[in-house]
Amino acid sequence: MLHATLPLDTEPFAFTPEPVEAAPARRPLRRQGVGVHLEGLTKSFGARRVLDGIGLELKAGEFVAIVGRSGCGKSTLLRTIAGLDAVDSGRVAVGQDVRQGATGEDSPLRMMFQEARLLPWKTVLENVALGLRSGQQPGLHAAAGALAAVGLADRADAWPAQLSGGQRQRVALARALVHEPSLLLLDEPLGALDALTRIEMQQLIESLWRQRGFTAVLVTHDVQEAVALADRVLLIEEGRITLDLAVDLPRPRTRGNPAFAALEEKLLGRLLAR
Ligand SMILES: Nc1ncnc2c1ncn2[C@@H]1O[C@H](COP(=O)(O)OP(=O)(O)OP(=O)(O)O)[C@@H](O)[C@H]1O
Repeated sequence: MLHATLPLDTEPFAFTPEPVEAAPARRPLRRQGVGVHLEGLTKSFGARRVLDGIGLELKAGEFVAIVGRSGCGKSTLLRTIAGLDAVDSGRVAVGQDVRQGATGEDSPLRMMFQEARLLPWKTVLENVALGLRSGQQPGLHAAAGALAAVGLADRADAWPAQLSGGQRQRVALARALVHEPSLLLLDEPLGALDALTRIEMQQLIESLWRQRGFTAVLVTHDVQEAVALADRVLLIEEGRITLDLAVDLPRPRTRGNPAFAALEEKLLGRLLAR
């Protein structure tokens, strides 16, 4: 898996020494989910064509999972949607806005990776507030609200090294949520977690998605995770979308339910067939 660091805000900001007591009431949602439009995306690394004419329409507020064998181009696709990788040809549009790598505070999209990428010399709260231009009280209040939303209000003053892997990913999620994204891109964010923590995080992500209405695109190796969370699961093979599977099951979903298991089997069958 290849990663790049999203640009963080470069503007310095000061923190008040006193801790933020309680999370403020959430202000009204600034943004709703946005649609994503991909058209004829191609990208090669040297002689290897990684994206081969991908076209895709995601509805605003949809939860889409992307699965596929290692190296099939999942992360590359996500990174092109984020504007982190340029394409050789084709078009990526998020909402009305044609992406050109806008990842500042006002960008409608946020990305989360397999590792939390927290700054070890900043507290949990400071990490969440990082990148908010309004770095003083309003930013800290928003950060405290985002920490409360992921169940970590009581760890605001902890250092990243004092947290478990699952808690660190919660902080990373809060750091994305504090910007109230319209589009959340998740590049295998739960891949390094133990099975139980992983399921708890899946439930958290699903409930935040339901409350907030952002569009979510999740890259995962875990077909059960894809079926548990997504409205649609896309299979990528050799740079193309070869299956677009609707997951028409009520939420929250029960693993082991026959309809759930049938979808899981279908995806696994396709993945193992090659
Ligand atoms: N910057 C790069 N330079 C050269 N090759 C690259 C680069 N980024 C990706 N690739 C190649 O493109 C292909 C797709 O990579 P990508 O990371 O998108 O795959 P993936 O499906 O996300 O894989 P995994 O599931 O293992 O994370 C791989 O063969 C990879 O080696």
